[in-house]
Amino acid sequence: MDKQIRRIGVLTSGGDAPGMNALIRSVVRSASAHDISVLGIRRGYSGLINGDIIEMGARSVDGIIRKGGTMLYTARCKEMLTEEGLQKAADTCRYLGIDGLICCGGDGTFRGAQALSRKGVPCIGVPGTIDNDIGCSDYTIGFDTACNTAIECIDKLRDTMQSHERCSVVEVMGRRAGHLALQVGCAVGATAICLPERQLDFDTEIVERMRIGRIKGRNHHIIIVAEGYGSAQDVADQIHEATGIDTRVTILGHIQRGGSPSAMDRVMATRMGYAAVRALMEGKTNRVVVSDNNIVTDIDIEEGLAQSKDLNQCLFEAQQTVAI
Ligand SMILES: Nc1ncnc2c1ncn2[C@@H]1O[C@H](COP(=O)(O)OP(=O)(O)OP(=O)(O)O)[C@@H](O)[C@H]1O
Ligand SMILES: O=P(O)(O)OC[C@H]1O[C@](O)(CO)[C@@H](O)[C@@H]1O
Ligand SMILES: [Mg+2]
Repeated sequence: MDKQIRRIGVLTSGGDAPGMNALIRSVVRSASAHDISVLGIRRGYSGLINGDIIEMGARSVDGIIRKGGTMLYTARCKEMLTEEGLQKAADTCRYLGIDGLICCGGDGTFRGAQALSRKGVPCIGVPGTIDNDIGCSDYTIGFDTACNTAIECIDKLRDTMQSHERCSVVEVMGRRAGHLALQVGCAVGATAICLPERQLDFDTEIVERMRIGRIKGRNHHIIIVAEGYGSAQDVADQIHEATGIDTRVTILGHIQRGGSPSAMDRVMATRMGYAAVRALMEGKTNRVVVSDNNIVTDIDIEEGLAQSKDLNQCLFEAQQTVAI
């Protein structure tokens, strides 16, 4: 049975991710289709605390589906971690007559949504982070585009590494998780991937592999280092010392967070935004929209946050086998 919802808010929080605009568009259009008005909260939770809010309508999101970044801006708001800040955010929702709030971001953003739900503001989280590190969801908006951006950059690096017969050590984002590094490393045909989730024997899995590769005619190498593993420079120094191969380090950094979202991110953001509005209309609160085997559904935030996600073991094994 649908609950009478008249006005909702939408915000993006934490690190931005390609597809957040597509999510905002989907939320605004899904709400408008049911005569629900939408307020855009700017700069994440700080927009709620400081009243940085804009009115949105179906036409105000025209053309944003293809744009990277987030038109609502994003922030990491420390004040939200204090009782006073949280209370201000909840009071703003009440003052503005917000019947429900959709919060797109990572695990921190869901904790904010959970805290607001406890204050009586119905909240629905949507996973948006390039790290794909949300345990309860197969997928997070932005992951696919970030992979494609990293791949495009590393393919270019390979050209110059091949010409100079060098080794390229590339640091990929992902915070404490190696999902992005594994996916990217597999797609670029990396010789080895250093992941926080898997122990790697440096001598056999990097040095020996490079040595055998060289004997068999491989004249250059790409080594991927997940930022959560450690310093790419240290890995490069170790490789140089052990092999004598001329080695260069590239830290891809924030370029991985930009760019026009891929088809996957636009479509997933559209599905998740629609599902989040439906969840509010059904009277749900303290839930996070997730992809479960590519079915978009929702689960309790606390339950969702308690889940962890290991690396894709089949992908890891396949990569280990083909990287010869
Ligand atoms: N325990 C909490 N209670 C209330 N608000 C929180 C809590 N944890 C985080 N937040 C809010 O959520 C914001 C975003 O969290 P965080 O910086 O961890 O990013 P994230 O959402 O995990 O995204 P990503 O890791 O992809 O950058 C924080 O800046 C803060 O405003
Ligand atoms: O943009 P900031 O604050 O430097 O954060 C960087 C972090 O955010 C992410 O891009 C997304 O969580 C991580 O991969 C990275 O560790
Ligand atoms: Mg996070």
